[in-house]
Parts: sequence; structure tokens; C-alpha cells
Amino acid sequence: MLHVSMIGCGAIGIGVMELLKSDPEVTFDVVIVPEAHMEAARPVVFSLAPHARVANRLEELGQRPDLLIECAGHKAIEEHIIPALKRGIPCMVVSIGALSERGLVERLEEAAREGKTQVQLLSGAIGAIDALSAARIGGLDSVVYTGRKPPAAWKDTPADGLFDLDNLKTATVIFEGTAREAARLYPKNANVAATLSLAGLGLDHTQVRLLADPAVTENVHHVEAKGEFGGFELTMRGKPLAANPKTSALTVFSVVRALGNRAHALSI
Ligand SMILES: NC(=O)C1=CN([C@@H]2O[C@H](COP(=O)(O)OP(=O)(O)OC[C@H]3O[C@@H](n4cnc5c(N)ncnc54)[C@H](O)[C@@H]3O)[C@@H](O)[C@H]2O)C=CC1
Ligand SMILES: O=C([O-])CC(=O)C(=O)O
Repeated sequence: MLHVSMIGCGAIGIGVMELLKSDPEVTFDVVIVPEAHMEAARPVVFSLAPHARVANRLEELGQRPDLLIECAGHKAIEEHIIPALKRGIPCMVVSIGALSERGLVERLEEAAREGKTQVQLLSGAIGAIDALSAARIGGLDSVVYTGRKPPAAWKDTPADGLFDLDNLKTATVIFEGTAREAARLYPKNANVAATLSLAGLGLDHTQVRLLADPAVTENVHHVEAKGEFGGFELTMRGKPLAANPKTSALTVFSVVRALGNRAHALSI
């Protein structure tokens, strides 16, 4: 039985608990949310994982889970993941865009080394991370990522205000630049850009274009990679979660897969 503590109880966290509620080999003991969200999270957590406690910090419970999984947002890396790694708790992260902050990748690695443990960066809404990170070993020449989402997915981002999102008639480029800048400006929409960078050419050498497109209903991720291995092109059309149109359903499935791979006898 894998004893899991989870950070976040939003669209991803709830989706993950729903899918794993009848898995006898995974159990959620603690769900961590900010103080202001604890009251709202309690009934949701109780309905999906009746034995789990809702807390503000892992340390205050004296709890030592087998695994800590982050499904919360960029700030959670600094607040929860780094201290847990230092205590030797293995961690998984979905808010990969947080690692666009200079020095944070190195601090994450240092914390894991200090705790003699490991942090796994999950693939989330994108595929082919295995191929890209293997291709990097032979040498990559270029990785270009285009993220295309319906205008509503760009609400409450820097694009909202720069563009009249409610009245866009054609696909509009809202950002063009490096993955580091994309992840910094769009923390809830450019985690994929950061994931591809960390697997591939790095945050400063991965070219990113982000579009608001009234003609699409899905979150469309396109990757083109070239290198010593040859090349690949990937298009993913991710269905957004009803609870959060910025997030693709595959992100939830990617977390469930990763937890299953740790808990079950066979890993794939
Ligand atoms: N790697 C990937 O492909 C993807 C990654 N993401 C990341 O996942 C994050 C979560 O996504 P959703 O569940 O859709 O968001 P959401 O907004 O529905 O839920 C976020 C949850 O985390 C909690 N939370 C926020 N900050 C926290 C903190 N500092 N400490 C503890 N809890 C905190 C909130 O109370 C809420 O329960 C996003 O912010 C994004 O960075 C999202 C989509 C794809
Ligand atoms: O869920 C998605 O489609 C991707 C996403 O939000 C991100 O890259 O942050």
C-alpha cells in the first residue's frame, strides 16, 4: 500500500482522488491546501478519501508519507516540495513551470540530494517526453513548441487585457519567446513548455508560441524536435477539464499513472 500526501485539491487533485478511490494499493492520508481553502476542501476530501486529513503543512502533522505529490501551483514547490525533499520524502511535481525561476532546478536537486531521495517531474498534459529526453542524449538541434487554447483558457492571464478575448475572430499569437519567459508569464498555461525544455534543450533554447484560437475547443499542443536521432512531430488535442479549462484531462491521468507505477507490481 502506497501512502500518499497530496498538495492541492483543485481540478487535478479532485480528479486524481476520484480515479484512485477504489484502488486498494494507493491511499491518501493528507491533502494540503492553503489555510483559506481548508474549510472548502474538507467535505470534498471526506467524500473521496474519508480517512485523509486536510492540513496547511505536512510538518505540522508529523506525517511521513511514502510519497508527496504536488497538484497545486508554482508556489507549492518552494513551500512544500523543497522542505519535504530535505526530510527525505520522495516527491512528484506537475507545476513544472515553477522551475523557470532561475536557480530553482538546482535547489530542487540539492534538496533531493540532501534528503537522499528523488523528485520526479511528471509529463502532465504532454506526451513523448521519454522520446525527447532520450533524443537529448544523442544531441538535439531544435525543439519548437506551439500551444493553442480556446480564448477562455487565457482569462486571468497577461493576455487578458492585451487582447479582447471574448471577441477574437481568428487565431491570435499572444506570446512568442523562450520557454522560460512563457512559464513565468503563464504559470497555469505553459507548464508543458517548461516540461519540454527540461527534457530537451533547456528553458532558454526552446522556442514557444502561444495562441488564443476561437476555432478550437481543445488544448492543442504541437511539438517539433530535430536532432542526431532524426526528428519527430507531435500534436496532442487535450480535452480540457470542466472544473478548469486551462488544464487538460490528460494531466490528471498522468498523475494517476505515475502513482499507479509506484504502487503496483508492474510499471509502464
Ligand atoms: N504539467 C502540466 O502539464 C500541467 C500542470 N498544471 C499545473 O497544475 C496546477 C494545478 O492545476 P489545477 O488543479 O487545474 O488548478 P486549480 O486552481 O483547480 O487547483 C489548485 C489547488 O491547489 C491549491 N493550492 C494553490 N496554491 C497552493 C499552495 N501554495 N500550497 C498548497 N495548495 C495550494 C488550491 O487551494 C487548489 O486546491 C496549475 O497551477 C499548473 O501549474 C496544470 C495543467 C497542466
Ligand atoms: O493542461 C494543459 O493543456 C497544459 C497546461 O495548462 C500547461 O502547459 O500549463
